[in-house]
Amino acid sequence: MSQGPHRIAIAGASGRMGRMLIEAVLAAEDCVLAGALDIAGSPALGQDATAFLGQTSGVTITADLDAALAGADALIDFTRPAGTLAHLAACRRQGTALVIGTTGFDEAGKAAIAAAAEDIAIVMAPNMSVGVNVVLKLLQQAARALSQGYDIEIVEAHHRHKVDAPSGTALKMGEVIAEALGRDLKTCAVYGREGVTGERDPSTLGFATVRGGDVVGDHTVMFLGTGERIEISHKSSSRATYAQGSLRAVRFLAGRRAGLFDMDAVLGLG
Ligand SMILES: NC(=O)C1=CN([C@@H]2O[C@H](COP(=O)(O)OP(=O)(O)OC[C@H]3O[C@@H](n4cnc5c(N)ncnc54)[C@H](OP(=O)(O)O)[C@@H]3O)[C@@H](O)[C@H]2O)C=CC1
Ligand SMILES: O=C(O)C1=N[C@H](C(=O)O)C[C@H](O)C1
Repeated sequence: MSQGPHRIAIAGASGRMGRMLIEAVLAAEDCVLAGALDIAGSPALGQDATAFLGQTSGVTITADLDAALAGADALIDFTRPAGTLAHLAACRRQGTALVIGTTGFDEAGKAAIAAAAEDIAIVMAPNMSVGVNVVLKLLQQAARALSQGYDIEIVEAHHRHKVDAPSGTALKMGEVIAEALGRDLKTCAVYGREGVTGERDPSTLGFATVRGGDVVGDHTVMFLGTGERIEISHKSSSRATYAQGSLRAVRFLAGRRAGLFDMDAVLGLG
């Protein structure tokens, strides 16, 4: 493990993941909460970052990016694409490492992140949990072994507040499977079906999305053959696993000057 203390700023400090990350930083012996950001106009601005825990940390939630980053080695960002891209520019200016958990980027957003990684060290992953990243490896293997005669469908379910679909994790699963099969996800993905669709084209990869309640995050990939069906599932029951993965990413980035990394690199999954 890299030497601490890691001075960490949290973006989206009053969000579901922001709060989970603040709790994780406070609980980690080698981490210190160094800054807390939220969007301009947020009712959380001016509050102590740990007020939701009934504590006082001395770190005030601000919308001033440079002030929040001033004492930080790394920023952990689980917000929205527009927010992350603004934070990315500030991190690049200040030479601050960045862990990006936000999902829903378009191609231009991804290109901006790759360009910034020439100057600063970034870990970006749509899912920071160890379990999902291991599942991605299983999917690679399953897709290769079941490349003929099996239809592949990805089903995901999330809480009613989630704004992007399919989830970043489902899309990553699709990318991994498509690559293992030598296909291009851009041309083989089918996002939902309605009406008279015709018979299933075997070269497609289907996605289905469920939204509701407080589901933390469920993903199932089905390999549907004749006479059998294989299902590989991951179900999150707590956001703590995403927060712990993010802290592992911060430790991984310590001492790295630049580069874009994923959780494979952080977890040593090769
Ligand atoms: N990689 C992973 O492991 C995981 C990724 N995620 C992803 O993280 C992101 C956040 O999820 P979650 O915490 O549930 O979402 P929340 O809506 O609970 O939190 C988002 C936070 O970001 C703030 N915010 C919104 N827009 C902006 C902006 N333009 N600039 C700066 N801050 C902004 C929100 O402020 P306000 O509420 O005032 O709008 C809020 O504080 C999503 O993209 C989600 O898919 C989630 C879990 C795990
Ligand atoms: O918004 C969420 O909650 C989650 N988002 C990520 C995604 O889009 O894959 C990761 C996890 O599933 C929770």
